[in-house]
Amino acid sequence: MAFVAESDGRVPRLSQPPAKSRHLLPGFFSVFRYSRRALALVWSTSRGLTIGLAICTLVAGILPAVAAYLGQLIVDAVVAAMEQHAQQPGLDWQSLLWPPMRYVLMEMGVIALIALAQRGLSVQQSLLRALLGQRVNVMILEKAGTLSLSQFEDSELYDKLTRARREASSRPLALVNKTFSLIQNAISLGSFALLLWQFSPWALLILVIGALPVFVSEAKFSGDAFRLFRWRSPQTRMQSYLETVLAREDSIKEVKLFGLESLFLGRYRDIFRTLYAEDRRLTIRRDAWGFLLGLLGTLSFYAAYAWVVVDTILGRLTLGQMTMYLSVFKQGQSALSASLTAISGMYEDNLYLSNLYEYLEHPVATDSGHLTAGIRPGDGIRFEGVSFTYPGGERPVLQDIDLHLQPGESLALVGENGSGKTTLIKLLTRLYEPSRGRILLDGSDLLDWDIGMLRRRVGVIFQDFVRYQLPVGENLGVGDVEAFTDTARWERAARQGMADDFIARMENGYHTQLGRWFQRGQELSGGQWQKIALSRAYMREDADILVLDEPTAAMDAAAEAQVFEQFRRHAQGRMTLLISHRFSTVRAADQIVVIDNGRIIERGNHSALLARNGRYAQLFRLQAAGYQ
Ligand SMILES: Nc1ncnc2c1ncn2[C@@H]1O[C@H](COP(=O)(O)OP(=O)(O)OP(=O)(O)O)[C@@H](O)[C@H]1O
Repeated sequence: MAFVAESDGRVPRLSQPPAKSRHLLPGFFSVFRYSRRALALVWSTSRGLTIGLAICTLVAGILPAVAAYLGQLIVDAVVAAMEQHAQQPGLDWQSLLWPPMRYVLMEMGVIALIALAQRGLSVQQSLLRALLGQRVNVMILEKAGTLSLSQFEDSELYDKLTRARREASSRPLALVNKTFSLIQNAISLGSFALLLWQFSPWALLILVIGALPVFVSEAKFSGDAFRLFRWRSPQTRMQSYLETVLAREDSIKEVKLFGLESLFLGRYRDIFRTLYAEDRRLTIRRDAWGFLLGLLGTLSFYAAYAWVVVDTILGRLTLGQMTMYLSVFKQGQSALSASLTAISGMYEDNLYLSNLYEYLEHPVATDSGHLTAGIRPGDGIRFEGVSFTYPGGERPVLQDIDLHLQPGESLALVGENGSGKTTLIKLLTRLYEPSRGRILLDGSDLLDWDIGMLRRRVGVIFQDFVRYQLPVGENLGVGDVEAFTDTARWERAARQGMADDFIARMENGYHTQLGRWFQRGQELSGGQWQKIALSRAYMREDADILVLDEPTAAMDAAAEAQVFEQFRRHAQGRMTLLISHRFSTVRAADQIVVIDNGRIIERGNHSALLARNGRYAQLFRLQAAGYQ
């Protein structure tokens, strides 16, 4: 969706207003668009509870009309008993009282049943809420597991994922509840209509015609609101981003030091003001129309009311019938307004569900590769004429890359910031696929490899590794899920990654909780975290490709030297790929590749590159001079 920034770069402004709904009917039905799917979801979550809900809805819908009918019978029986008492004063109480009392008891039973049905509705709704929330959350997270990295980087899809998660536990059931409430009220209205039909079909027609406009207008405005919400999602996305920056522990340090609170809060308020202005316009129009058209309904209601009164005075209706019709009118009015409330709440639930289903149905690439071994085992890694452009990107980030790395060899990638080094690793680990050319492992294209097998062969630490809010041991264990709880493996990996010393000094050793999210969590320094990440890469003992992207940037000089000593020992018989800006570590690699602007401009070992006196030599001398 296109949106343009304001000239001062503040609030994103949308390029076009949403199209107004020109047809009333599609507007009306947009409110129900996802009700069927929500029902299907509820049905598959718990058939028993859905059937229970349907039964209670039916009972709670029909019984009010039965109660109104019994009201008529009570009044008529009372009037008859009064007449009988006047004519035969000696009649025994039992035969006088029983006919009306019978109906009173029946009405009591009906009212008790209505209360039971309503209680049943609320119990089943809360049980379903819990089940459905869990189900939808699991669906969302399972889908997230199938998305590719580039799909995660697609801001619209990511936005859908976040919104879907935020309200997963309430929205689907809310829509079902409102749908059921609408059905319940429709049943009530239908059964009232049956009673009214006996009075006069014309009276019924007047009431229906009187109520119709307000229904249609409510649904139309709901449709408009639906479109409005979808249209402005970039703005709400910016708002929730600002909320995150202002209220999250990992950004609050900078926010405070740079004094960003008022700047960001100002931007947050500006977005709100724009959104609020649109909301206010819509709400006022919606309620003004609702009031005016509602008057029409009230008018027809009182016209029918007056008609009933006149007919009773003229003796065409009994007192009991009058009582029944008046109570039917009253309850009919409240069923009508409950239906309107349900409709107006439904558009937001629809919005949520449309977002959820768009996310769940987003196409994902299926993996076709199935190789577990290459056609030339021991051939190592080859890049053949590989070029790559990020999805949506305009220019290639890597161009015509040719590389060959054999088992037992180490390769270092050197280049300025943004030259494409990390991207090359992302291609090697199949987080992305080359736009042109191919990457081979043991003679077979990476795309033909079984992705699980391929990833098991690679141990990797990225610059932006994850700091899991888990115990130390599990922070290492994630490096190899099959050894997730294997303490012997944790210890071995920690020794290789130089993390064993400080772990040993921790209160609970490998069971110490890390991070600040949970109680008694301990925060680590940047260098200590890096050692944890490095150890995590060493967890993959079977991996024969080890990739380290800036593994020591936060470490002190002594630790760095140790890390590389360890790295060299570990690398024997394996392929190692190292990205570093520190030439002291790069120089020991068998092959050094210099990348500039996505292209390889030099390659060779340290002494050959120095002798060549090109970019590598220049950068090396520059850094060496810094230490003199
Ligand atoms: N996910 C992405 N989507 C689009 N472009 C990206 C993405 N990641 C990186 N880029 C762009 O690709 C180019 C290469 O980035 P890359 O991270 O590979 O550089 P690098 O050589 O590893 O840099 P550094 O030394 O700073 O880590 C940069 O111009 C960057 O803007």
